[in-house]
Amino acid sequence: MNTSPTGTRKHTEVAVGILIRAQDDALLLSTRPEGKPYAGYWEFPGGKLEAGETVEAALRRELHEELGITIADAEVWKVTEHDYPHALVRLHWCRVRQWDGEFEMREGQAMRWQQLPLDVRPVLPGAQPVLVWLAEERGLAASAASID
Ligand SMILES: Nc1nc2c([nH]c(=O)n2[C@@H]2O[C@H](COP(=O)(O)OP(=O)(O)OP(=O)(O)O)[C@@H](O)[C@H]2O)c(=O)[nH]1
Repeated sequence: MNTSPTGTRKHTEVAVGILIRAQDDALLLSTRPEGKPYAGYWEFPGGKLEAGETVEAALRRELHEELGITIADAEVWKVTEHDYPHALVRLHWCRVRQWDGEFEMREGQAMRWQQLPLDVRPVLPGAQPVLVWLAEERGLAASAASID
């Protein structure tokens, strides 16, 4: 599974939302539910694209399923890759500043609004590059992106 006939691993496409709170630019992190790889790790909310789905549609669906909110538009900001033992993922990162609805943790996750450096641990390693860009954009030292 997940391997092409030539033996190269296929990418799993993932849509990820960086939700940014209007009043203080805080970032939303949530925990991975039990039963998934890296359960209990902190991540930006999101999930895998389904067949034929765009990144924007997948993100809208995932945020609704997981958090109970509805987003309007989402544009891809950055694309990164991470090679996990369980999957080679391609992460499509979208910044989201507007949504409707109240947060409701529909998969039993925890959520926290965070400033950089994050004070939750452990954080999924695939989120590291985007934390570096967010820190740079905020004029913070590189150490503000640390998840060690
Ligand atoms: N949502 C999210 N996924 C991330 C982040 N960083 C990162 O490496 N990933 C990886 O992207 C993949 C997301 O898949 P998932 O298992 O959460 O997706 P899903 O909700 O559609 O899962 P399922 O339908 O299999 O239950 C995982 O391999 C996860 O390790 C992140 O910050 N947020």
